Amino acid sequence: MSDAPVTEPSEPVISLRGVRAELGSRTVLRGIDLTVHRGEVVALLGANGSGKSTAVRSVIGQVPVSKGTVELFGTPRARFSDWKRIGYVPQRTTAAGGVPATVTEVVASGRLSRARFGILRKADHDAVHRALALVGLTDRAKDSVNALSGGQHQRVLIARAIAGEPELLIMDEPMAGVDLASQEVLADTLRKQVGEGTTVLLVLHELGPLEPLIDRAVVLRDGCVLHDGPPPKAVGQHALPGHDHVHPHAAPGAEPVRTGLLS
Ligand SMILES: Nc1ncnc2c1ncn2[C@@H]1O[C@H](COP(=O)(O)OP(=O)(O)OP(=O)(O)O)[C@@H](O)[C@H]1O
Repeated sequence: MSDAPVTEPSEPVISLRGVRAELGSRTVLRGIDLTVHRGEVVALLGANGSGKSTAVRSVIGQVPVSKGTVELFGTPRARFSDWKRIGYVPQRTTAAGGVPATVTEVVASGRLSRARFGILRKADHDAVHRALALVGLTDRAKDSVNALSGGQHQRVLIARAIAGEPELLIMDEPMAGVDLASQEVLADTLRKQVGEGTTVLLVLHELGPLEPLIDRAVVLRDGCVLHDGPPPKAVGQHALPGHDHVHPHAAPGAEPVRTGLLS
């Protein structure tokens, strides 16, 4: 008998089958399939309003699904409760939220799901320090989050998600509104996480500095899956007409960014 290990098919960490979702009277997801296997880095792409954020919010239970199934780590979402396995970075929120918290306090809040009785122990503090170092904010640890730039806020939110040592990281447009220096730090952070085996689902409007990390891209159009496979090649920075993307937080009247990702 051979001693070679039996290669199991990669376990799906996220599995959406025929998912439909409505927001108000509007049908936003029209029966989408999306599978993310353990260790994969999957980018969810698509024009403004195609349903990307709604799809990830349906994964984590923030949007109810009217038809189809959502499974996390092989468990139907309604029965899934092991949320410490998942780190979520929502779309462009501030870490401050009007509360005068320090960088360390915000990052430490990402560890609470792992802390017994809500009390942080040495292993928890170590994880917080590691996450801060990973995003290059060790020297800002004691500063108020109100004193940070937009890019630094985003780094804090990502450190908060990483502090919980999740097996699955879900990030909604992590690079939106982030300065170039922070983009490089975030790409590096993600590369290290992926190197440690973390599974990643990212909503992006362009691949940018994350492109080398992406294994697969799922492109949505009008609530349907248009493409599921290798990341589409951008034709330079600008490309094919008809697939413009204006970031929701762009200044009024801003020129659309042509991603060229949606041929
Ligand atoms: N609370 C809501 N009620 C009704 N419609 C909504 C609501 N939130 C979002 N929508 C609509 O649902 C559609 C999909 O929105 P969603 O945020 O999922 O798109 P997206 O692909 O993430 O877009 P973007 O790139 O602009 O963030 C959009 O047309 C949006 O206007």
